[in-house]
Amino acid sequence: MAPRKLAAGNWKMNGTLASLAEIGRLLADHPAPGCDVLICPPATLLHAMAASAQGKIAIGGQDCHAKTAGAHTGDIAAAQLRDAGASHVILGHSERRTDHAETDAQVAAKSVAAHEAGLVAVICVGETEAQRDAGQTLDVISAQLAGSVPDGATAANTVIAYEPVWAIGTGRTPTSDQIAEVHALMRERLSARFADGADMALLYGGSVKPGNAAEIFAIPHVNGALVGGASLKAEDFGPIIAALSAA
Ligand SMILES: O=C[C@H](O)COP(=O)(O)O
Repeated sequence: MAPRKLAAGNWKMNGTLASLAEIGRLLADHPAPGCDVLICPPATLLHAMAASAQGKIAIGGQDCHAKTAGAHTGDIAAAQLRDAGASHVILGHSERRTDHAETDAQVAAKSVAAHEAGLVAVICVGETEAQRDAGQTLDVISAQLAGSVPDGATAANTVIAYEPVWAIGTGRTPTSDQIAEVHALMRERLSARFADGADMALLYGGSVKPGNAAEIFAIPHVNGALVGGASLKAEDFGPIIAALSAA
């Protein structure tokens, strides 16, 4: 079974109820996309977006707590995301790893919680610019994969997103060869560790736009994208979905 293609949007801390009109536009323009489509809005919009998506676009959270319930003000449990209509959750995004000092072990624990709640964990890895400049990229990615992806990961419950920190929101992207090098490493590591690691979907994220999507989706082992800014508007995300469908 080949990895499923996934166009994933991360709305980060953007969007209000008025933004749900974008879902209607996406459904109108891409009624039967040739790939899975996922949008991860702020938690405030999960329930309403799930209703708007009519089961045609998957909905996800942007983080979850490792525990199932308790005194954790401001946090959300994986089962609560599922209760609100989510099927996926982004974990270990660099903005969480940096702003909230999340460790690989914490990302792995959250991933286990996500799996136990029946969610697909979209686990993010990526090097900083300093690490790339120091020639450490492959070591960093290997270590993050080993530490962040739990033993129970399968192709059905886990997606890996490679997001170079320096490419996020900057308009800069790695070369195709650089993306290919990291994705080949990830495929090799996952295939060595998991029985169905060859089927685990691997996404690229970081300044994916309508204008560069087709080139990125032609890179071996790139099965889709995790898109930030360009996922907020249907007029941008739609062409990215179309490029992935055609890839
Ligand atoms: O989760 C998405 C990534 O951080 C990419 O964001 P961007 O497409 O705005 O660069």
